[in-house]
Amino acid sequence: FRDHAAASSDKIFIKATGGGAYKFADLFKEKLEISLDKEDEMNCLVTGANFLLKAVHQEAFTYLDGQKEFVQIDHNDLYPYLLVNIGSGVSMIKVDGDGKFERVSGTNLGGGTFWGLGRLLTKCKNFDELLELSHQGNNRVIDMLVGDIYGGTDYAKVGLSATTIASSFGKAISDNKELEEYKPEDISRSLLRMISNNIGQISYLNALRFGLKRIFFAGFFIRGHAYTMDTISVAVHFWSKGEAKAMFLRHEGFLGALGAFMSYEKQSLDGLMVHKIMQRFPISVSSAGDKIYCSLNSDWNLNDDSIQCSVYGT
Ligand SMILES: Nc1ncnc2c1ncn2[C@@H]1O[C@H](COP(=O)(O)OP(=O)(O)OP(=O)(O)O)[C@@H](O)[C@H]1O
Ligand SMILES: CC(C)(CO)[C@@H](O)C(=O)NCCC(=O)O
Repeated sequence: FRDHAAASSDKIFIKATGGGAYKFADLFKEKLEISLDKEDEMNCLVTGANFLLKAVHQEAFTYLDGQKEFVQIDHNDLYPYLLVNIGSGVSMIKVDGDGKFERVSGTNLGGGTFWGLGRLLTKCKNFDELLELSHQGNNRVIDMLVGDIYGGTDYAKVGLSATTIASSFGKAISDNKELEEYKPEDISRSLLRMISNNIGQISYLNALRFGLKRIFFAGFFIRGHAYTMDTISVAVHFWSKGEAKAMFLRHEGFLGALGAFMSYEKQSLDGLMVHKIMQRFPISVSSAGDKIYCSLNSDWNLNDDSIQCSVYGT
């Protein structure tokens, strides 16, 4: 938070990034009298990732066969790398240094697709429920495997094992079943596999395209979820024939916010007015388990008496 201009010292500006910084600018202004200082989304993602990879010990890890292995990052040999941010959609960014990057690709089949299709197909009411369901599901019920096509055997000649998915959701063509006859957990599992596999594959192909050795996956879609990470890792392993490894970040969901926060550094700290916003909007903080709850005991012109937010600890 900072004074934007000396003349209007009561004005509050906060850094914000992503589409929300545009979409909700008027709402913040009207309800909270806060102006959003917009920072570029890709720039913030890269700033956040570079910061985490350099400053946080054991930030990056690989995940294969249920094993998490932390990766030592050599600061002098970090660039170039591919950053894959999986939010609603997916952005793939080639990072060459601090502030040096290019968004080289992306895909519209992302976290929003998983959640959107999952909601329609399973009637789940929230994302966590859908993710939880996928734990118990079996994707082979709906996915058409190579073995289903080849009478239970591998197609070894071209390196396809019987258990490789030949066609996501392919069994639904000939099963003659209605949606209600499939278990929501199997649907969720197939969906998660389809989306994660596809992202892993496109990421690897882009890394190959630019000769990049390292691929870091981030974004709120991953949420440290074992099966998601496992599927992405297997996809990268499969397509690269074991040459490349997918890496994940412990603070995967906060790159943009972190990058936006770090852009304050460029300005004088004298301008910060945290005390003002705290006076105007006092908050009380409490914790339970691994969550932090913040209640905004405010005189804000909101419908609710307080806002609850929870932050997962790592
Ligand atoms: N509790 C949750 N509620 C909703 N979605 C969640 C939740 N946890 C994880 N997700 C996943 O995170 C995705 C959104 O991620 P994120 O907030 O990083 O992206 P975004 O900023 O909306 O998207 P984009 O980067 O495309 O602008 C959702 O589509 C969903 O797959
Ligand atoms: C549009 C953004 C950049 C917004 O964050 C993101 O949702 C995204 O990268 N979508 C994928 C767009 C595409 O490259 O097909």
